Amino acid sequence: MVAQDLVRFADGDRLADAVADRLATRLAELQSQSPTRVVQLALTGGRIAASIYQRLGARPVDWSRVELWWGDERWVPHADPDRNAKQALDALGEVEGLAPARVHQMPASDSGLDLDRAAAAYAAELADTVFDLCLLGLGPDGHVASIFPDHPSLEAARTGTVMPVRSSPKPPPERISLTLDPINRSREVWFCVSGDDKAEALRRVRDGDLALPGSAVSAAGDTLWWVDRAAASQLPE
Ligand SMILES: O=C1O[C@H](COP(=O)(O)O)[C@@H](O)[C@H](O)[C@H]1O
Repeated sequence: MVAQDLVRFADGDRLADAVADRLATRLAELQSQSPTRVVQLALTGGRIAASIYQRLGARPVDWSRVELWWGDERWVPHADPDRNAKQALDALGEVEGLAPARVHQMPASDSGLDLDRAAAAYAAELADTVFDLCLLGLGPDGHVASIFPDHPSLEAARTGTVMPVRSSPKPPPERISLTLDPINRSREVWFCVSGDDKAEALRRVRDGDLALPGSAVSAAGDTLWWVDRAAASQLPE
């Protein structure tokens, strides 16, 4: 059975603590399926995600059997503090056992590739990988990854696996994003949503408002929502 579940927390800190705990447990559960099981984990950018990663880095996780991917990336140089991969890896810290070859960052703007080739290169790297778990944030406008409402990225996200994004309404204007296909093929999607600026978007997505990209997301298995009280303020009790 496919579950749509929402769990509320008092605030972002409690949400980040709980999701880091739950994530560490889930990674271990999946790894326990076989001695060679490697978990495919897609990371999101965003503020609450960084708090979760910081806590996750301090939890006991067998990082030698985790493969990291990203849902989207800002088209900036590799050392730019705005880069989602840099924020995530800095927040995780020096975790033991995580092999560089298992860290699949999207190309950076100083990679030597242009934006189109960078997206195509990531699509080739991703190939037919299925994420065991895909973490997503939700923007105040209802965007997920770099799929934005009232923007060509929403239509473009209906084909292919990885796409270049231009004229993003949120800076920086150029980005790379997964499309809906690899997100929705994920065995589990976990939305992590914190803050009152997300309240309207969260209500509309939960109501199924198709104008918002978040409403187009539905995992092959469970789609779970981890939200704080401020983000949930427009949801029924
Ligand atoms: O720019 C982005 O923003 C969204 C939401 O971030 P938040 O700080 O408002 O939670 C994030 O999900 C996405 O990965 C990122 O590129």
